[in-house]
Amino acid sequence: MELRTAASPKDMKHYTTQRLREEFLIQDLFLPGQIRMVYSHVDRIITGGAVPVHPLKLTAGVELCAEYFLQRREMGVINVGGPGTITVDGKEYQTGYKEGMYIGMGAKGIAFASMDAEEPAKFYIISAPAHKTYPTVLIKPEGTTEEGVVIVKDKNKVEMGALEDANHRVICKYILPGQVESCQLVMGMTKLAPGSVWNTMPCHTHDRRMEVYLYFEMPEDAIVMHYMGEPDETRHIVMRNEEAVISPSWSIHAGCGTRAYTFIWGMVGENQAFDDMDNVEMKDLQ
Ligand SMILES: O=C[C@H](O)[C@@H](O)CC(=O)C(=O)O
Ligand SMILES: [Zn+2]
Repeated sequence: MELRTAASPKDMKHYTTQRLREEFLIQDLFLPGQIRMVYSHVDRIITGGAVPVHPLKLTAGVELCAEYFLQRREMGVINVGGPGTITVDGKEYQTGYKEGMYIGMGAKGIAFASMDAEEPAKFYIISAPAHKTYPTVLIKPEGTTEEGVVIVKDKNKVEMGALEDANHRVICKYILPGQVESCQLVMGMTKLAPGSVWNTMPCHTHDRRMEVYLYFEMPEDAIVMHYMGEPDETRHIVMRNEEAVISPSWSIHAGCGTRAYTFIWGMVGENQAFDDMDNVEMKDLQ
């Protein structure tokens, strides 16, 4: 598992492009036949990717010093690849594109598999420390409710922005209080409408939570200029398809693409109140 330390905004403003990318950008998350994990000291979030060409078992690794991965953790997973299965303590869950899971603390045996190795599943993983077990569920953006399956509620699909402002998008909240309970993880997906390229502008910070973005549904040659830093000391990171970026609490997190894209956001920290944001006024951005 790769380890990243926390960074100070006082240092960050002196970083070169290379250093900025080393600290915050996460590349090569989806390597065929591998589970790749990046552990950050920021709220001890783990960002990962699993691409099962053959079935893959999730293990704790030496870094966690735990008997199994979720001994003291919880995790959210969203499949951004072909259809696949997640097996949790012997129970198999089918996950199609953009379907996901919340897996509660204490689940011992977790394995990932693809329906078709030629078009493997790509499981995007966010995990955070946990102190209590909440129910493990399959999460679908659409469909019909059944035992162990949560369908995202209409009120958790929030349409925002306008094409005139190049930021028409739908924020689809998967894991949050009142829908899928967790200790601290809040997770979802935002899809931009064709022709809209800006996310999260006007932007915000949230001193109570950190956040990770994974950009996807981008053609090879498309980029997103991801903006980070304190509101009056912004920097950009050039990002490509299926790359993630860590935003410490002091940092804005917004992006502008060369065309529309989709991204998964995951937040952990002090509270789970989605709207608890420190909004930045446009006139204060520098
Ligand atoms: O704290 C919340 C997160 O930054 C995202 O949910 C914002 C987002 O998806 C958007 O505005 O498009
Ligand atoms: Zn945010």
